[in-house]
Amino acid sequence: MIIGLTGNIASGKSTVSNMLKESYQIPIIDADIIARQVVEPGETSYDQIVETFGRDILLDDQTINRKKLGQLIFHDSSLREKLNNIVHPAVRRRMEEEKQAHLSRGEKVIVLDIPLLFENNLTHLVDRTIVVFTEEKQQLKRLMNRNHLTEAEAKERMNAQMDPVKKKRLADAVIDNSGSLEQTEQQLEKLMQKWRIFN
Ligand SMILES: CC(C)(COP(=O)(O)OP(=O)(O)OC[C@H]1O[C@@H](n2cnc3c(N)ncnc32)[C@H](O)[C@@H]1O)[C@@H](O)C(=O)NCCC(=O)NCCS
Ligand SMILES: Nc1ncnc2c1ncn2[C@@H]1O[C@H](COP(=O)(O)OP(=O)(O)OP(=O)(O)O)[C@@H](O)[C@H]1O
Repeated sequence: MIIGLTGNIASGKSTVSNMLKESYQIPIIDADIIARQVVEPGETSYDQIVETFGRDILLDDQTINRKKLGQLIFHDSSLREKLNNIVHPAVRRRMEEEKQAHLSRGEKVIVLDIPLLFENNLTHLVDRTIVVFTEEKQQLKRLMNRNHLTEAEAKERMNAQMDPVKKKRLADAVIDNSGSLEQTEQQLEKLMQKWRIFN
């Protein structure tokens, strides 16, 4: 069974995927991690980003300045589209490769953690979907704290994604991560029992 784990920025996807990995030993394929790997120096996407955004987007060590690139693309949707067009195909290819590798090792359950699963119409890659949801106020607070952003910057990032309430409607299951980590873990345990996935 391939599970698609998604949710909006700072909703708690990594928190939930860590629980799935630690408590259920389920392998996780994380699109955010792959999106970092495919823009390392030497990769095709790296060259394309430098070509599109200029050398000003690089740090002294020649790696991509993610903070700067984030400020640019979350502020300007046409730049975001340009970056997406470079990075997303490479991420998709590598995710597919990792998925095949896990399947050929005989894994029965695999989680694909994909922030933009619904925005990019990728549900055909998975059998079931889980949306991690956090109440807007709480989400904003966690995002500002984690990324050291102002309220305006954090809201800009939240607005770059599909309405989370709409996402909940598209999901096979919703984990509400607005409360404590224990409450989230309990919901996950219930869902795993329902889906007959045991640790
Ligand atoms: C803009 C970048 C450099 C910012 O890097 P940074 O290290 O600060 O953030 P990180 O990559 O950890 O992403 C954090 C979250 O931002 C959100 N996000 C990232 N990119 C996008 C995007 N293009 N559109 C909407 N939301 C996005 C996701 O919820 C993601 O989980 C980076 O996010 C990036 O390269 N984005 C383009 C690739 C992409 O879409 N990645 C997301 C899934 S494949
Ligand atoms: N239930 C919780 N209670 C308190 N803090 C939490 C809870 N869940 C997550 N957090 C914190 O909120 C922040 C966002 O969580 P996390 O990184 O798991 O989200 P995410 O959806 O993976 O984010 P993104 O995809 O945007 O990188 C983190 O700093 C995390 O430690």
